[in-house]
Formats: sequence, structure tokens, C-alpha cells
Amino acid sequence: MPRLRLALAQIDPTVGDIAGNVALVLGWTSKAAGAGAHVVAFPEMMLTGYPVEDLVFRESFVAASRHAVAELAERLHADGLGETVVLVGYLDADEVGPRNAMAVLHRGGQVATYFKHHLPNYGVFDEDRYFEPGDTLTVIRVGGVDIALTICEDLWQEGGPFAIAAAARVGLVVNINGSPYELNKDDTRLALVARRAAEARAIVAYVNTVGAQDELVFDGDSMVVRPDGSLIARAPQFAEHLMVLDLDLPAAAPAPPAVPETEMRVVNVHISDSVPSSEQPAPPPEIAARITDEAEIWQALVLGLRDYVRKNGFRSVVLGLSGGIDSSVVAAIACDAIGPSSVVGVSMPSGHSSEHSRDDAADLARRTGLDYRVEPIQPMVDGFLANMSLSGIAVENLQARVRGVILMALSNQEGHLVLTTGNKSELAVGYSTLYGDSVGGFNPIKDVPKTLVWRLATWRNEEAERRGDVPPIPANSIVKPPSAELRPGQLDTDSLPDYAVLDTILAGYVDGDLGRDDLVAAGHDPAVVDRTLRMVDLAEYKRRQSAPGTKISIKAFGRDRRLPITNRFREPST
Ligand SMILES: Nc1ncnc2c1ncn2[C@@H]1O[C@H](COP(=O)(O)OP(=O)(O)OC[C@H]2O[C@@H]([n+]3cccc(C(=O)O)c3)[C@H](O)[C@@H]2O)[C@@H](O)[C@H]1O
Ligand SMILES: Nc1ncnc2c1ncn2[C@@H]1O[C@H](COP(=O)(O)OP(=O)(O)OP(=O)(O)O)[C@@H](O)[C@H]1O
Ligand SMILES: NC(=O)CC[C@H](N)C(=O)O
Repeated sequence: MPRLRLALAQIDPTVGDIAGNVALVLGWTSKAAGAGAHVVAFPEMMLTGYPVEDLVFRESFVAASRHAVAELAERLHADGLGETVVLVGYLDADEVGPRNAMAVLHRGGQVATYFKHHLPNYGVFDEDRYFEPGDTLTVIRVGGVDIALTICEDLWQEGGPFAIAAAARVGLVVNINGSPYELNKDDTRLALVARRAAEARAIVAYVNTVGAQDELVFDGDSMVVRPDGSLIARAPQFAEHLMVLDLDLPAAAPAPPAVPETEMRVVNVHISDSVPSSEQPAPPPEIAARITDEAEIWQALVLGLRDYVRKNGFRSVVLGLSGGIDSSVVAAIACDAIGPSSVVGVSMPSGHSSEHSRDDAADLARRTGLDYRVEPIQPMVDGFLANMSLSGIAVENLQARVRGVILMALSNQEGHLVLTTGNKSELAVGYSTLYGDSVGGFNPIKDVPKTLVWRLATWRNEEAERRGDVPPIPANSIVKPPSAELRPGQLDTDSLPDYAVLDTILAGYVDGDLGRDDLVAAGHDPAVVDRTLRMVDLAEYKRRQSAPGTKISIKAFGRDRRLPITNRFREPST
């Protein structure tokens, strides 16, 4: 059996930074070649970053991507890396249209190409809008082994490339991915890769992007799986990683088998019948341990924020610290993402602010070491009220808006990114002040329901204790009843159902697309269901203007859930 040394480069490209992404491929190929790899695979759309959205429609962008592939092939060769077979995702276009493509680079040239066959067009994906599907399975022969090439969604569909790979009797299928994180998706992926390996009757090597792009965070989780479903290797989530392993693979028949014509035809590209055996043995394959749900979500939120800050050229963030749970959790995420000295936390007490809101905010600052400031808002609110006659909700919201003005002023003055702190439950029901506490450029907990915010806070503190560190979040911020403190004695429960009840209804209505009757049949109080659904429907205008934030659930607000703002349909109550 021929032995191939395969490298999977789970790395973090930046959308639009084609030169930077080419440099990453050069650097990681050099590492892979140094480890004796014969083949190295990079993620989907590695050279452009993913997803590039309507950049696909710009001819200059497509041209830059195509040019980068040719340049990369030449530079690999010039750097003495031409013998390593490099599989890399990029944006291509031919007479049919734009293509989500994979290039095979060897000895200074692009020796083969594969166009993605199955284009995802659901959830956050719009690939029917952007790409034309490929109709050819590319099979390359390297070291006497036939390797079929596939891209991401190809793996998620029965039939198609993997079935044809079986007919072509390949020894290995490589699948390159831009597969965003969702809670529990790692379990789904392993099961899928196993199913496709069985379908292809070949080992499947799956390499995924890691890092964040706007609202999506890619968790990596690259893996290699046998046709019987057993795992050979698995990379850790949320970290760049080069997985290098030796695979003993079936030798290809001298002439490729005839494959019946189906929806795809097969193109065979010969690269080599043998490869030099490596001098040093490959390290034993590693199977990274799985982590808890809370750890997984926390790491997703940290990476989502870190990459947003870094890739958009910020060095610091600013947020309002109320002493409450939401701003405390966002501050802790920010400290983990970019370090406490780059996080500015501002306490902005008003006449209604309780003593504990200031004390808890100061306590959080002491625990984390973030840059703490105090900006009392009452004189500014009074100045406004001295010049305008306002009452009721207008005065309540004025406080939140003055805080927003202060945060934006600090951002303009000192260059920080403003973080907004509304959780998914609040976003769902519109419990925030437009142009007030909803102000900001990025919201790390946008997709985190309130009950999960509490769970994460508890988990993060326990994690600190396990490591012998100071827990970042004051216990009081976790246990006290939530309040907007916009009028004396205000509690969230004055306006909203208890969060445990609210979050269950929202999980059904928002994430599960359940109707009113389904929710009532599930045992919820009909009056509470009606009130909640009405609040959700009416708050669409607020969500449409809200800051982006990291997706962690099956259905995040934004691209995953697109609803009209002007909409008179209400769930009927029977
Ligand atoms: N369809 C539509 N399209 C576009 N704009 C629309 C609109 N409907 C209303 N509007 C605009 O929105 C305004 C109403 O929205 P807004 O000004 O925000 O005010 P509103 O939603 O009435 O009040 C904010 C609520 O959020 C609560 N809050 C505030 C701050 C923090 C927290 C917290 O605990 O985190 C809670 C607060 O207690 C209050 O119940 C209207 O005056 C109008 O200008
Ligand atoms: N006194 C305050 N000082 C500084 N920022 C504040 C203050 N009050 C509110 N904010 C900001 O406005 C956001 C909304 O806070 P609010 O207290 O109204 O409700 P919340 O959604 O329960 O948030 P939290 O749990 O952080 O208190 C806070 O997360 C914080 O960023
Ligand atoms: N880029 C893609 O094709 C991603 C689609 C796929 N279903 C995933 O989430 O992994």
C-alpha cells in the first residue's frame, strides 16, 4: 500500500486580503513540507476568505483571485516548495459564471481544478446567488493513490461527488471547508464525514477554516475518518493547527475505472506514481478531546470578537458597565479576547443607579484589570431636560441615549470599537433603547439568550477557579434580578415574562419557527405566548438596525432569519 503524508492546514484567512492569504499559504506550506508532507490541503476560498458575498460580482475581485492562484504556484516553486501538492480554495470564473473552486498546485503550475458541485442556499448561505455548480469530479493521482476533490457542501448531500468517488474507486477524498460554528455542529459533522466516507468507500480528510468573519466564526474541527466511521485524527476547535499524518492508502489501478456518466463526469489528472518516503516518522495522529458546550460557546465568542477587532483594525474596545450580568459577561469576553488593558469599561451612573450597580462595576474592573472610568450622566440628562420638556419613557430612554453618546464620544476621541451588550432575548422582544444602549459596532452576545448569559458567567468563574485565577464576574452580578434602572425600582420582569419562560418560548418561535398553537400545545400560557410573539414581531425594526454579533445558534438574528419590517401578519390565536 502506498503511504502518503498528508497535511491539513486549519488556518485563518481574512476576506479580501488576497496578498495576506497568499502569504499564509506560503508560510503554512513551508511548515507542511518541513514536516515531510506530500500533500497539503487549505480551506474553502482560502485565497479570498469566506464568505465574500457580493464581491463575487466584481470582475476586479475575481481577476485578483485568479491572478493570486497563478502567482502562488510560481512562488511556491521559487521557494523550493513546488514538489508539495497544494490544494487550495479560491474564487474562479469561466464562461459559465463564477465558481467556488479548488486549485491543485504542483511544480509551479495549476495542474488541476475542481468546482464545487453542491451549493448551499439556506441559513446564512446564498451560494445559488453567487456561483455556478461544477459538473466534474476531479481525481488526482499522487504517489500512486487516486484522490477525489470536494468542497464543503458536497459533503452535506447524499449522492453526487462522494458516490462518484466510490465508482471511481479512489483511495482518499479531500473535502475543504468554510463551515461556520453552531453549537453541537461538531457532532453533526463527525457523523456526516463518517457517512460520506462509507458512501465513497474511502478515507475522508476534512479541513475547515478557523477564525471569524463578521457574524460567522469558523471552529476548525478538521478530521480524518475511515470508511467504517472510525476517527483517525481530529484537530482542536478555535485554534490554528497543522495536522500532519501518514495514511496507508489503496494503490490506484494503472488505468482509472470507467465510471458511468451521471450528473457528474470524472476527470483524472496524473501527478505522480510514487513519492519519496519521509526521513522522519510522522507524529502519531492526534484526536483532540471534545470540550463542554459552555467552553465551546465561550471560545466561539472570544474568537468572534478578537477577529472582528483585529481584522477591522481596532486595538481596543469600550463598553458601558452597569454592574449587570450582560455588560459583565461582555467585558469578560473582551478581556479574554484582547487583554484587559485594551478594554475600557465606563460606569455611567444616573440618579436612578443603585449603589450596587457602581460597586459591582468597580468590582468587575478590579477582578479583570480592565481600564475603568466613571462618567456620571445626571448633569448631561439635566442639561437636556432644562432645554426640552420630556416625560415618561422619553426621559427613561434619554438616559440610555446619553450613555450611548458618551461611548461614541470616547470611541471618536480614543479610537475604541464600541461594544453593545444586548442579549438575544432582549433583541427578540425589543427590550433596548434605539440609539441608546443598542449603540455600538459589534455585539458579542447578540446570539446568546439571557439564561445562557447566566450559565456562561457561572462557567467562566468556575473555570477561573479551576485554573487558580480570580473569577472575573462579581457573584452579585450573577444573582441579582436584572434591571434597566431607567426609573426607580424598575425590574425586567415588570415588562417581560420570567427569562426561563421567555427563552423557552423564543427558542420555539425564533430558532424553531414554531407557530402560536405549537407553543401553546407545548404547555405555555396562551396569554404569555401571545404577548411574547407580538413583542418579537414588532421589534423587527430594531433588529434590522442592530450591530452585528457572533452566531452560535442554529438561527441567529440577521442573515439566518430574514423577515419584513412592514408586516401585518400575526400568528392567529385560536
Ligand atoms: N416600525 C418602525 N420602524 C422604524 N422606527 C420605529 C418603528 N416603530 C417605532 N419606531 C421608533 O422607535 C421608537 C421606540 O423605540 P425606543 O426609542 O427604543 O423606545 P421603546 O422601545 O418604546 O422603549 C425602550 C424599552 O426598552 C427598555 N430598555 C431600555 C434600555 C435598556 C433596557 C435593558 O434592560 O437592557 C431596556 C425600556 O425600559 C423600554 O421599555 C419610536 O419612538 C420610533 O421612533
Ligand atoms: N449605570 C450604567 N453605567 C454604565 N453603563 C450602563 C449603565 N446602565 C446601563 N448601561 C449600559 O447599558 C446596557 C443596558 O443595560 P441595562 O442595565 O439597561 O440592562 P441589561 O440588559 O440588564 O444589561 P446589564 O445586565 O449589563 O445591566 C448595559 O449592558 C450597559 O452597557
Ligand atoms: N461553505 C459551505 O458549503 C458550508 C455549508 C455546510 N452545510 C456547512 O455548514 O458546513
